[in-house]
Amino acid sequence: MKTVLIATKNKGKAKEFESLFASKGYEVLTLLDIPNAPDVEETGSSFEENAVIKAEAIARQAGHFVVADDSGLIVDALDGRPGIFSARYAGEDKNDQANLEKVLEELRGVPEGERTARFYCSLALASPNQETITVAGSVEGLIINEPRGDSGFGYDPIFFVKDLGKTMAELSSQEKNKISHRAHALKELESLLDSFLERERLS
Ligand SMILES: O=c1nc[nH]c2c1ncn2[C@H]1C[C@H](O)[C@@H](COP(=O)(O)OP(=O)(O)OP(=O)(O)O)O1
Ligand SMILES: [Mg+2]
Repeated sequence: MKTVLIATKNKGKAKEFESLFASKGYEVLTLLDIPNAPDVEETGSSFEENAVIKAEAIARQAGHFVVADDSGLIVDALDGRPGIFSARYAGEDKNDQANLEKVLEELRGVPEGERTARFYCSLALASPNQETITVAGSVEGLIINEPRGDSGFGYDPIFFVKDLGKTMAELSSQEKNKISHRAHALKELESLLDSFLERERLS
């Protein structure tokens, strides 16, 4: 089986990548499988910059190609926050529950029509041997007033997908993996992955 290394320590992402890549015939390894994997500081000012920083740092260390994901929630009524600060919105300890409660608090009193938001995902594919590639995907939604559902991770319980009439956390993993920002980004990457890996083989 072919293996792809994903430069993430996020369990929710790891699970999604496992099933997204399984359908393409890849086994997934993440930094959760590697003892003492480094924490890469996200010093960029965009999702793209942070995905590239994570991918290139781990590719250099591993001496191997890797994929990194930088993603988050963009809320229009909050001028795009939490954005690239999504993971640490309520503090450095990266607490999903505290983060989503902070967003709900900041949106208190904002009418439904103005609660538009999107999830955004930038993926970077990097290797010590080649130029880094980035792709992106997004999915539109509305931030509801109360969390609903317990699948998924992060902000999923407050992110309502209009077409499906459910929050992301009320979708099965198969359903989420058809419509998510991560799935859309990975679809973009798919067409570039084969030629990247062919150049890898020749380098
Ligand atoms: O599908 C999603 N459903 C709900 N929430 C999501 C999703 N995708 C990203 N998010 C949120 C979680 C976290 O608050 C932030 C990602 O931050 P981000 O820096 O990319 O990831 P992270 O620090 O958790 O792990 P790592 O950097 O090791 O990949 O956006
Ligand atoms: Mg992070």
